[in-house]
Amino acid sequence: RDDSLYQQLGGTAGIEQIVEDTLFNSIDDRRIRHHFTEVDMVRLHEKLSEQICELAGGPCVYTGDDMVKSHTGMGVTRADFNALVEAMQLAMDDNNVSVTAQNRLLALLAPMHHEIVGL
Ligand code: HEM
Repeated sequence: RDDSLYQQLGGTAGIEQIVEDTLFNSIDDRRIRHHFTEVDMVRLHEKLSEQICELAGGPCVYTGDDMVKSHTGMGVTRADFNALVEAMQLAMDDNNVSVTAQNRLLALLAPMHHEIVGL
């Protein structure tokens, strides 16, 4: 398995910190904070961390719900999706992830917009 992206993100601890910062940035962002009220943020942190770890080639198994089920009824727009990507980029900057590695992760996440936006 190629775990180079997992390593570039700082392994499991690095990914957990990036996800935590992404969620705080999202709650700080007036454009998207409304989506996160009344959400179990501990579970979201755990599931999103697992998912990113697995996608990045790390030794994790995603145990959450599928993306369509998780986002149905939320009315996430393309703009919301882009705002979350910005929140994640800020988090990766703050955690000293190289732009190359940032782009590798975002390229893995971008195709998922079909399963998240407009449901
Ligand atoms: C590539 C983009 C995204 C990924 C990889 C992603 C991933 C996930 C994951 C793994 C979960 C947890 C599923 C579970 O609990 O089993 C989740 C839930 C959630 N996502 Fe996303 N998501 C993305 C985009 C977004 C966007 C753009 C928003 C809104 C701005 C959003 C809002 C939420 C909320 C509010 C939940 C919690 C649902 C609940 O527990 O009721 N997500 N997402």
